[in-house]
Amino acid sequence: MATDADPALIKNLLDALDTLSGTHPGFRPVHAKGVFCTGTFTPAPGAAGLTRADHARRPSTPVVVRFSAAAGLPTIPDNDLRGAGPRGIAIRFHLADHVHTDIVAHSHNGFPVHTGEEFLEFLRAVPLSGPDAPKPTPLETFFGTHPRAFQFATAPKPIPTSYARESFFAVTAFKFTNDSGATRFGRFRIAPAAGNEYLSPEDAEKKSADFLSDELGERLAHGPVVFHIRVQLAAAGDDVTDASAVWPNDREVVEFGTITLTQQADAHDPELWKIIFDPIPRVAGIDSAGDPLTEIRSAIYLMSGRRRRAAGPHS
Ligand code: HEM
Repeated sequence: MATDADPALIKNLLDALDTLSGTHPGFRPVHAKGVFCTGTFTPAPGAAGLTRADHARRPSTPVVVRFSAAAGLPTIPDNDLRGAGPRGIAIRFHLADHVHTDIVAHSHNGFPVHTGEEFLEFLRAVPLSGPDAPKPTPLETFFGTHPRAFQFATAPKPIPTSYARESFFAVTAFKFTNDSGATRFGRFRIAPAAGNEYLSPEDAEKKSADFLSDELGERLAHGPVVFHIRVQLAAAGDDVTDASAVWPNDREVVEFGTITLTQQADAHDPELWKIIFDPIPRVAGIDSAGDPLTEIRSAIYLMSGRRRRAAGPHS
């Protein structure tokens, strides 16, 4: 896949993530711990009015979904209050043999920074800012000039009672084009049909290290798990190129469709294990809005994914 992303920046970002969590061959360097499910996507009646993308126009599309904890540590406990949030969701819509489009989102509405260079500065500041670092630490200095990063780092990231009770935000905006050529900018968000529900820190402490994946398996044994996929539409003047710029809550939100998950899947299944989710949709009707993180993320997920494949499946 051709990319405009700066190769040195991509490599430096991957190195910085490795420094933060150590290398764990065969695992993702962030969102290392995850669980896969399968199901179907059904578009909302208005989805085709937004985009001419195939999955918005056909009655249903098979999906693979991976839920994850944010950290690069494969054994991070699901009830860890610091490294497990924000939680992630990655959705792959299977459009045809070897043809797919993905949504990659996390459980916080927003991102700390606008550019890959700023993200690198942020990641490099973290290990230099431990309890013994002289004040102001590099991280404090960074937060001084990047208030959104401070907001991201300090925002509560409560632990959900279930992956089926968490909301997710794709934060990157895309340009949606319908069959008539009409365009709108918008951001995907994914809401649980069962509603949000979170644990108090005291209740979280009582949970087991893998309670989120265990709970999901038990829940799916009793019935499907449903999420609503929606698109928050930009209004005139909203910045569509900056994932750290959260749009006001009163922006119109339209229904895109529903995913109905029916089965937990084995992460060691060779077809699932080799999946590299792609932050660029690569489907006609949903295009980049010009956010610099889009290309950078796509390139680093590919580089990281190829490294993971080369290491072979983990045990
Ligand atoms: C410059 C910014 C970012 C960098 C450098 C970055 C880096 C990465 C990397 C290296 C991976 C592992 C890819 C793989 O090995 O397959 C990853 C996965 C992931 N990232 Fe990011 N990321 C960035 C921004 C974001 C944003 C804005 C979100 C949320 C919308 C996000 C959510 C996720 C999720 C959910 C996964 C796990 C995907 C999966 O299950 O395979 N990331 N990220």
